[in-house]
Amino acid sequence: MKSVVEIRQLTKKFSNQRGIEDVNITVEQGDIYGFFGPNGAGKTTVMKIMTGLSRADRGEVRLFGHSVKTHYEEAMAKVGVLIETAEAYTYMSARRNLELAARFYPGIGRQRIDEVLDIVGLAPYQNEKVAGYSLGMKQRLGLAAAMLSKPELLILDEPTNGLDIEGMVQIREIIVRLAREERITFLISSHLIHEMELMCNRIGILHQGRLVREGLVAELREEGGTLEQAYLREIEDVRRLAAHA
Ligand SMILES: Nc1ncnc2c1ncn2[C@@H]1O[C@H](COP(=O)(O)OP(=O)(O)OP(=O)(O)O)[C@@H](O)[C@H]1O
Repeated sequence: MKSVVEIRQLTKKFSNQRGIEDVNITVEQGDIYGFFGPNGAGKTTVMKIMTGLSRADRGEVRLFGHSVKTHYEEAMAKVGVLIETAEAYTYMSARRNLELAARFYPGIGRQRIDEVLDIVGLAPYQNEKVAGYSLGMKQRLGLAAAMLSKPELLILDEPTNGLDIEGMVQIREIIVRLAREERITFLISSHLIHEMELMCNRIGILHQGRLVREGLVAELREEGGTLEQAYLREIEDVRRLAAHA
């Protein structure tokens, strides 16, 4: 069986010498993969390259076995994306926003819009202007838009960033339910390790543009302590190796 996401030796350096280097990530079908790293580690850079919003200097991204660089349409055919804060026309209702987004997908109509509004819990507020929505509701609308085309993989960049506890819990519950009931595979970035621990089965740790560890959350826990402690151990190892280099 092919992996859903295969990232190999992905490298991109900006003119200020920051960026990512030799990143390797594998996401299997059914994973809720937590792409963890502190602010500035390079998560958005990887996700933008993965979804064709940016170009790598070197390396490769394959989604469902297709190269994003050479076979973009095939690679993205079963993928939904929410990168950075969800954008919507705030002077329109959620429903109208979704109707506009649905025009990009042949065969997606009223019924699917009803379904996604229901999944993200916005059905009761669907005719209200987005301008009056809370940040959490806007993020859920972004998630609904990313789900319109019935994707098999959802790539979400910091989906709970800036949300209060209730907003975070709502997004988390939607993600876990979609993974279980609709068999959607997730790649989710976050700088919140507890969030990752609560919803992910596999994790990749990015530190200063390099993936320092990838593994099952259960495996990391077996090594002792919480995911936070596992992260701190990995970073300590990296620092020690750098000091001896
Ligand atoms: N267009 C750019 N030009 C120059 N430097 C950039 C550019 N985009 C990102 N960077 C730098 O590359 C590094 C990685 O940025 P990136 O946005 O990918 O990190 P991140 O892990 O997503 O962080 P955050 O959680 O803060 O969004 C940062 O040091 C950032 O300043």
